[in-house]
Amino acid sequence: MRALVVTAVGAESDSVLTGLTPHPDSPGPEPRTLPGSYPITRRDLPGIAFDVLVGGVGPAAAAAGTATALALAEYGLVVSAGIGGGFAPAAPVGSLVVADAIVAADLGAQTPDGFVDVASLGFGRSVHLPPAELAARAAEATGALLAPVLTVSTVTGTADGAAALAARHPMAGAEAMEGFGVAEAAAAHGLPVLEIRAVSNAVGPRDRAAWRIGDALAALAEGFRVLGPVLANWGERHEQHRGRS
Ligand SMILES: O=C(O)c1cccc(C(=O)CC[C@H]2O[C@@H](n3cnc4c(=O)[nH]cnc43)[C@H](O)[C@@H]2O)c1
Repeated sequence: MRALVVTAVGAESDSVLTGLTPHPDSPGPEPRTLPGSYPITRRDLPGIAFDVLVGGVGPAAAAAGTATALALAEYGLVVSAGIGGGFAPAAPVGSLVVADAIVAADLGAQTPDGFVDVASLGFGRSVHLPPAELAARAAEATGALLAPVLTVSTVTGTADGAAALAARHPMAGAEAMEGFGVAEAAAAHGLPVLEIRAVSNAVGPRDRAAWRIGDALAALAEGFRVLGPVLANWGERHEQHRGRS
């Protein structure tokens, strides 16, 4: 199977590639660039080949980059990966969150009765669901929290904003900016999607001094060191199953 991993920035892609490179003395092919200037790097593991793409920050950039890659090669799985904000106390800084639901949390309308999401407005989907078995296996193998991951276009920066999101999504584990865009592009190509986030900060009042991006990037690398074989096993079984259908 070939899997496409989509990150927002190069530092996240580097962490994913570190986790997918068991033998640093023989790392594998050099990065190349897709049309639209998207850096992409291949890593082959037993039973699975990965392409790690730098798609850009935010849902629109992520969707555009993902769709560009999916139009150029055949994949069996798409993964949105990177750092994110954690909802305390369930997802502390340095921990991992695997999405059991990828939610467009601020796509919709503000009304006198509060926020109404795009699905409730009748204009499409607000949630994409990863394959339940894959998400559960990924969370178990990496020690991640299995919970909804919210996609926002504006980073939450106040306690009121965090409380409003938590009230609408009481089980949410993390907030980030790309997952739903990646998931929409994957769905357009009929592909399953997964999202994994390494927590760099708490969702709430803006406090850049409290960020632990280095810790989060290290956790992301360790997550992918473990995740590679899990995705390979799932891919082998899933493709066998699909072959029977
Ligand atoms: O300026 C700020 O206060 C601020 C706070 C948190 C994150 C940012 C970013 O611009 C990071 C965006 C980038 O990283 C992911 N990310 C990391 N933490 C969060 C978060 O709490 N909420 C949403 N996204 C987050 C995101 O996926 C982007 O790729 C700025």
